[in-house]
Amino acid sequence: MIFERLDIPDVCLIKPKTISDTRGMFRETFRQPAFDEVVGPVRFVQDNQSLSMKTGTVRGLHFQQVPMAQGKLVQCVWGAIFDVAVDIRPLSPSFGQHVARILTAENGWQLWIPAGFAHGFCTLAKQTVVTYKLTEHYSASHDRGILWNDPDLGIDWPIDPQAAIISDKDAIQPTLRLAIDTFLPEPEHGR
Ligand SMILES: Cc1cn([C@H]2C[C@H](O)[C@@H](COP(=O)(O)OP(=O)(O)O[C@H]3O[C@H](C)C(=O)[C@H](O)[C@H]3O)O2)c(=O)[nH]c1=O
Repeated sequence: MIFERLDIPDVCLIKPKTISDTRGMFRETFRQPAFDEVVGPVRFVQDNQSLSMKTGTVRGLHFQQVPMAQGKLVQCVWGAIFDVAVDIRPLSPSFGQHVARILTAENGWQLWIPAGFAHGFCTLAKQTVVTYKLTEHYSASHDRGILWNDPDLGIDWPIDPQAAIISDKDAIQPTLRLAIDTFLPEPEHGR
């Protein structure tokens, strides 16, 4: 399992070893000690799975507001995605910048995206299944989003934006500039 820090070094591309034989292939997709050694002590509390029927489906850019911010270990187990992580940590030198990689069922690559990032992907194949481990439980009241094609983010999505298949919720997400006030930690009580 190879860990590769990306241009925003808190985000890691993880390349599990694929062992092929006449039956198909085998790969270990997670091993806690190896992960802790590179990323640090992380505890996953929830696994998610999504199926997107068509190529050009967009999910994101999503994050949960503190104190329910989530770290995500994302992999594509069928089909292919262009996976994107946007740094939304207000004090980060790379605030508003993003990293992206193509994750496919074939390459088995994963992205580790720590809390403090918005996450989204577009599908590059039909019937694409994405699974991801989360460091915090889902909380609808803390669920937030940024407009996937916010021009300020400069994400070069490899799909036709006019033909993107997107939820009603994601079609009306605020731009980063408008959403920034939701990123600041909630004021401590009384201060
Ligand atoms: C995320 C989530 C959603 N839900 C419910 C809420 C809705 O009734 C339904 C679909 O939710 P949503 O439209 O937010 O699903 P996606 O658009 O795939 O969002 C996800 O995809 C992007 C790429 C992410 O990174 C997020 O983790 C996650 O927001 O599942 C749950 O019950 N539990 C959950 O953890």
